[in-house]
Amino acid sequence: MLIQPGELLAKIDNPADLRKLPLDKLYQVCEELRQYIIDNVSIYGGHFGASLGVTELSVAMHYVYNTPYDRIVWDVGHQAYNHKILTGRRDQFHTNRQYGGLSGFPKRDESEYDTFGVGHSSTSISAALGMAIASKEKGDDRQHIAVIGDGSMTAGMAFEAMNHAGASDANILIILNDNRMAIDPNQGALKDYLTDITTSPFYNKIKDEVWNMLGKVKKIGPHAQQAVSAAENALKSALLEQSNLFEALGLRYFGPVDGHDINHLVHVMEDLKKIPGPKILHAVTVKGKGYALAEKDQTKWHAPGKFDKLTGEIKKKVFTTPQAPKYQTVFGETILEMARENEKIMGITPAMPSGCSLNIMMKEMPDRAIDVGIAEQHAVTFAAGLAAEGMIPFCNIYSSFMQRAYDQVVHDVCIQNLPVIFCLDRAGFAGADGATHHGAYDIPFMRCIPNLVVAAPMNEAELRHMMHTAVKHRTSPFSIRYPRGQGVMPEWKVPMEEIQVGKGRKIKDGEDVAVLTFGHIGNYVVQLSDRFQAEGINPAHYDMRFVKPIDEEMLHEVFTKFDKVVTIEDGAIMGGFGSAILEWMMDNGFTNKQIVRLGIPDTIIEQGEQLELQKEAGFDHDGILEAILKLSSNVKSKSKVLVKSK
Ligand SMILES: Cc1ncc(C[n+]2csc(CCOP(=O)(O)OP(=O)(O)O)c2C)c(N)n1
Ligand SMILES: CC(=O)[C@@H](O)[C@H](O)COP(=O)(O)O
Ligand SMILES: [Mg+2]
Repeated sequence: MLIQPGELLAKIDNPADLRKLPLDKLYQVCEELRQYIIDNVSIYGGHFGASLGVTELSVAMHYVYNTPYDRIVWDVGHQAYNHKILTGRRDQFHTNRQYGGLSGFPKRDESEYDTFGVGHSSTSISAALGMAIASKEKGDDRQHIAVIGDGSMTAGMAFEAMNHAGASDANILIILNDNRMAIDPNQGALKDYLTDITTSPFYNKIKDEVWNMLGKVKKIGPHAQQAVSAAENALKSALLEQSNLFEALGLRYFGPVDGHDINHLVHVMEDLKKIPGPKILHAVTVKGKGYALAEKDQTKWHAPGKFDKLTGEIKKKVFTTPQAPKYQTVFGETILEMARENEKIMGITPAMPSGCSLNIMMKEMPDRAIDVGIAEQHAVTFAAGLAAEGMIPFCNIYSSFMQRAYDQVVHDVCIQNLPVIFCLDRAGFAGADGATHHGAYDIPFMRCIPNLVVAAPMNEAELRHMMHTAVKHRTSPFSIRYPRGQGVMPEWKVPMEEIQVGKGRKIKDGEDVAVLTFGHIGNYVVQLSDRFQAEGINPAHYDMRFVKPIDEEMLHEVFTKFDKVVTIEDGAIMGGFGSAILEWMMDNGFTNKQIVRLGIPDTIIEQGEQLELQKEAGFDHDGILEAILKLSSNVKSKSKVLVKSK
């Protein structure tokens, strides 16, 4: 169903059309944009509150700046829906985040207005600074604007970039979109600092004087620039008492301004355009602005799924049979259960307490379950510090966000062999968030680090056993990967058992072909049993559980008995679980075998439902069956090593 845009929005095919409108029409454009987002997201799903919060900022930027010549760089990009709609993608917006549709984030391939691909946070200032310095080198007179949220501002990368920008003369404007929220409430001292700045009467009085003076000096003409500096410097000395963090970093600070006052924003941006060098505009906004329920419960409405826009009822699938829980719920309930018994257990999340369900433990044990803000690197080293003092930290990080903390895993945890327990959530295809969020690479990047145990549960009970085993196993770090979403066991709350580290499970004996799986994807093989029977094949199935240490006894059994082996993983095929099996085979003299590896191929796979993406990668149910059938049909024909990957 195509949603009809409002009267003005219908005529805006690109920002040049927007710029033709008089200023007094922008309010209506904002109203229509909000409505269009509400209409579309309620039907098709997606991120919600963040875009509603930056409608005026988006309109003002495209109105004032000469985009795409001037560069807007969005941080994370989950808030870029107004931008997408204004920049030629209004009529495709209903395909947002769907298979084959628009990406949910800015993406360079998608539009010339998307200056930098995003999805992970806190990259915008670095990227915009790179562009600004490139412009300078090339002699271009572009403007460069990084739009970053208060949550994303907590990450080290943002500070690294400000530290660099502030010492440069690059022409860059940072817009700090301060809504006091990440997905969950924003964390840390910075948010309090921003609130203090926003509410301090003293600061605001001085700030108003600066703005008034700016207004006056603008009329001075060519010397305005120096005069502005002089005026500001005089006022800055008065502000020493309450010095400004951003000014201290060399960024000229402007604000706070009301991020929903479209007229004021346009004027402010027009002024800022004339001021060269690195600067920051602090805009205060409300996440979910314009949709009352979203303003009230901002975490729930960050990405609510489809909903009835009139009642606010979120549409959930209705089931008639008991459903398996999400792995996330099992993690959250299990860590709490264990923490009640063991006071050394602590939980850490970098800004994803609702997403990973650590919020279950946070409610009961706020001091032992900690959201450190968007700070994956810190989360890992903080966990290492806890472990160094004998605590038992569970550090839960989405697989793709762990990419950012790799050095900390190697340098701070594994080289020192500190028993941190990593839970890598969203391992495998993440779904609608797309390429930036797929947990594709963790098997290769974790299994190559000495000391680290690398495990993946096939179901909820196994996750509980692995978490329990990790607590008992105090001799090295331990990582457990599991996917986004449901497991397979409605009755999941089984007693926890210690399992032997490095021991797999034989799920079923068989003939001709052995299938080796790692993690949840093993259930697809179980679910195929009727189809195997119908096809007259009987493959053996082993759930390896650990890719490191790998179950050598089991592999000896497999390769002694079978000449044909299929490996399946929901992860990158290059260097992953299948590769580990190949290495083992070669190292152990099993060269006369056929092996087919199924997993995420060596290409970027975009967004879609998990099953759609697995199909594209060739390891959905049909793909697995096809691979096994193909292999079983040529049982006796091969005498050389045949290594195939899909
Ligand atoms: C490196 C990284 N960690 C975590 C996330 C998950 N994440 C996406 S949006 C978000 C909150 C961002 O807060 P903020 O920048 O203030 O934007 P807001 O949603 O408030 O507009 C988080 C934690 C991410 N995208 N990237
Ligand atoms: C933009 C972002 O990074 C998050 O909002 C992400 O979309 C959350 O994903 P989950 O819904 O899997 O928690
Ligand atoms: Mg925020």
